[in-house]
Amino acid sequence: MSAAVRVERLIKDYGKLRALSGISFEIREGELFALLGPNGAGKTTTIRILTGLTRPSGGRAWFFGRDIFADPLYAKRMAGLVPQATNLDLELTVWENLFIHGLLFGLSCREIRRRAEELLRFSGLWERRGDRVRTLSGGMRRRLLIVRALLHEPHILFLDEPTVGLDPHIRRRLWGLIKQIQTRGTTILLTTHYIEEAEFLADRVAFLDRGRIVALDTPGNLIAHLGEVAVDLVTEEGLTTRFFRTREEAEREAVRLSRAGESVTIRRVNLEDAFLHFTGRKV
Ligand SMILES: Nc1ncnc2c1ncn2[C@@H]1O[C@H](COP(=O)(O)OP(=O)(O)OP(=O)(O)O)[C@@H](O)[C@H]1O
Repeated sequence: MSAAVRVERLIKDYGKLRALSGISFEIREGELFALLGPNGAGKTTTIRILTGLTRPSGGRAWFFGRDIFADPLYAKRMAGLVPQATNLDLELTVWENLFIHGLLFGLSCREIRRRAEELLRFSGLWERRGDRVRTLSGGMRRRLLIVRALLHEPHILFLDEPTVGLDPHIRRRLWGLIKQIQTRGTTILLTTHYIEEAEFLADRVAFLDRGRIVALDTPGNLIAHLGEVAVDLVTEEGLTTRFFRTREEAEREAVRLSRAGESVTIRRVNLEDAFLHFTGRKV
C-alpha cells in the first residue's frame, strides 16, 4: 500500500540559501510523524511545500501515491494545515471563521454546519461558537485553528509548531486533542522544537538540522542507539555525558568518578541526548 506521504529528495533554495538539501521520508497512513529541529532547520519550509504554499526547487512528493505537484487541487483537498501564526479573523465569531473557511473549500452550508458542530463539540469549543475570536485565549485559538484545518475532512493534517508559546498545562491539553485526532484515523505531520512534544506524541521522529534529516526512527530506537542510562559529569569545562547499556555499568562509572572527586548524576537517556548526538547541537 502507498504511504500517506512520500517525499523524495526535496530541495528548496531561497536565493543562495539552501533551506532544504534533498530530504526524503515516508509517513504511513495513520501515523504521527514529527520533524524536530531548531529554528531555521527547514520545518516550516517542508510544510509550506507539502501544502502548496511554496514551490520546491527540486524533488518530488506524493499523497497516497499521487504526485502532489502534478495535482495541486487533490493535494489541497487531502491536506489540512494549522499554520504557526494564528491567522484567524479576530473580529468574527468562532462560527463565522469556520463558515468562511468551509465556503472557501467548496463545502455546502449543511456540510459546514454538521462538521463545525461535531468538531467544536469534540474540541471543547462549542459553548464559545458565538464569541468573537478576539475574546478567546491563546490555547482556544490554537484549538480553533485545528478545528478549521479539519473542517473539510482532510486525510493528512499538518501542524506547524502547534503548541509554541503556550503554557505547559494548555500544551498538554492540545497534545490530548492531537492524539485523539490521530486515533480517529488522520495521518499527522507535526513540526516542533520541543523535544518532549516529539517524544510524547510521535510514532516516528526525523531530526532536521540545517535542511538535512540526520536521523529518523521511533523515539525509542533513537534513544536506544545511545544506551539506557546516562551519567552526567559536571566539570569546569561544563557538562559532559556518558551513555551506558545497563544501570550497573553506569553506577560503576559514577562511583569511580565520585571517588575521584567529580560531581555526577545518573538518569535515563532521553530524546534530547539523541538529538545532541546526531546533530552536535541543542534544539
Ligand atoms: N521566504 C523566505 N525567504 C528567504 N529565506 C527564507 C524564507 N523562508 C525561510 N527562509 C530561510 O530558510 C531557512 C529555513 O526556514 P524555516 O522557516 O523553514 O525553518 P524552521 O525550521 O521552520 O524554523 P522556525 O522554527 O524558526 O519556524 C531559514 O534559514 C530561513 O531564514
